Amino acid sequence: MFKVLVSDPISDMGIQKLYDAADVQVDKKTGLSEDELAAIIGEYDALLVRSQTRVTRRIMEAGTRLKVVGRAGVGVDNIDLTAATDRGIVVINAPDGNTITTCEHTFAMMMALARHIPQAYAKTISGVWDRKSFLGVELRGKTLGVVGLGRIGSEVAKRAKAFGMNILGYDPFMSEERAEKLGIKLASVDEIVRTADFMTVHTPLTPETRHMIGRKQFEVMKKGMRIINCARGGIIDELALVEAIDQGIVAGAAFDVFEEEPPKPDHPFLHHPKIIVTPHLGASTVEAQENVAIDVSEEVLHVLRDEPFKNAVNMPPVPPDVAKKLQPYFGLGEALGRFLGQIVTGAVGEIIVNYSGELADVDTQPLTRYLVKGVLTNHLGVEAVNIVNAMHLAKQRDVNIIVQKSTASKGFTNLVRLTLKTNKEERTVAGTLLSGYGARIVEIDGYSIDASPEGILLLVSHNDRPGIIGRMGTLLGSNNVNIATMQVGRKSIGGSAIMVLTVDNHVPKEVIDQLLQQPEINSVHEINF
Ligand SMILES: NC(=O)c1ccc[n+]([C@@H]2O[C@H](COP(=O)([O-])OP(=O)(O)OC[C@H]3O[C@@H](n4cnc5c(N)ncnc54)[C@H](O)[C@@H]3O)[C@@H](O)[C@H]2O)c1
Ligand SMILES: O=C(O)CC[C@@H](O)C(=O)O
Repeated sequence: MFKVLVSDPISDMGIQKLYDAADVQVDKKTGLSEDELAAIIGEYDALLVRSQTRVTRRIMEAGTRLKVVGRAGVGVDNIDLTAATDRGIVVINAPDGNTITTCEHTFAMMMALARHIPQAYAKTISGVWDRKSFLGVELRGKTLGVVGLGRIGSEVAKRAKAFGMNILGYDPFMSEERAEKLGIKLASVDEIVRTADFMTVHTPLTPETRHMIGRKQFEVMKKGMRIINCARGGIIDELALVEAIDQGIVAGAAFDVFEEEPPKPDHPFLHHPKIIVTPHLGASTVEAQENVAIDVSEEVLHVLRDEPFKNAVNMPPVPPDVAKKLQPYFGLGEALGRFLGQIVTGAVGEIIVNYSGELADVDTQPLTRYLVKGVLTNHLGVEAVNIVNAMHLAKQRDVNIIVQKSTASKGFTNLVRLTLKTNKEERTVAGTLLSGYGARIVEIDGYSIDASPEGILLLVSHNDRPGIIGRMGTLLGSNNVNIATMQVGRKSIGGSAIMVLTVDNHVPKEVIDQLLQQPEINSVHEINF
């Protein structure tokens, strides 16, 4: 039974799938302090949050069973991603569910700003009928600068077109072609600042975007600009903005987000007649909250059940078509890694993976994670390594990972070859996925073999002499070790050879020592999958 903790207010309808799952128990405990959360998180496999719960390193470390943190929304600034990756915890978000809602809030803010709606409302309900102070401006014919043309920025641009606005846009990842389709003229931030009438930002908050609109930009800004921020506090320098308004450069601003949330009572935005604010309501609609909760619940279930998932923030995204092609190979990849990880001696310095056949044309990055996970598991333990932190752990240990592709696949339609270089030796294993048979090991250190990577294997390297196979059988049998299958590979008659046996039970150390005392046997390894 998986235990899921929901620690922020998240739509019950949205997480119905979790309530309905027979293998999941959901506990809802909101408003917990960090101490309270740290005290109970150890019981849970998954944590579901919105933006209130701060999922710090301390929480990650106390979450000894924690496999996944799900964020019902886009921004993950309340989650320590480095700590999550260090501990192999997948962080999932729901990037699509609140796009339209946030875009509509941006529009609501832009129109409220253009027509002074909040100020006029406040005055009217205070009993003052003031029709002179609130002369607004039309949107039609004005230029809107959109900085950040991702999901929300693009939707804002589409709607602004319908209002008859001209759109200038900036996003390092927006192609000319797509911009043209959306009716956006690409421009630099500097051009937008100098020429637009309205400006709205829709980027994440990163070291690059922090204060990307600051004093320098306000100095050259078109007089009368109106600015909207429904993305993240800090993209626009708050103090510099207040100065720019007071100097008459900026006509007004509408902010849903703040550098510090909630803002302190003396925050200048809360008292400025030309700044309108909402308390981070961008995603707050019934529809968006349900959407993000549905999306994140589904993904959390996938992670818990070891099924492929797509919205992990601390792992590169895998397009569904690639995931579908690669998924059958994940078991093979991990098994090859575990195989070599258990037989190499010395410190691993290099992991070389070669994909050939039909795998040569696929983006195999996700599969490489499984191979690396398999290699590291032997030394670091099953609990410590997973596909989220495998590459990170390898990098931390200065292990060089080299991925090669080739078309030659020794007659197999697909072949994965793994080589480990340590300070003492270099060893190789290759495997394939055979239709109807599943994963097979087809080569070990250059010897052709056919073994299934499951259960317990015994890998014996010996000299090819008459009687050796019989002696092996007798020795194992007399020690109650039952042999299920046996495969022998050799390069030449009478030369060195290997044996791969599948055995039904563990081979005690003293039996391995007895085997090693046989003059023709050079090494024996038990490999567990
Ligand atoms: N107010 C709210 O409640 C609310 C709700 C949802 C999302 N958000 C925030 O809105 C923002 C946008 O969300 P989204 O879903 O559109 O994200 P997105 O990832 O789809 O789009 C972000 C875009 O910003 C661009 N970008 C990154 N660095 C840039 C830079 N230096 N200059 C220009 N563009 C840059 C990226 O290329 C990307 O296209 C995020 O910060 C998100 O957290 C706020
Ligand atoms: O309301 C929320 O949960 C925050 C929404 C928004 O900032 C997000 O990042 O998705």
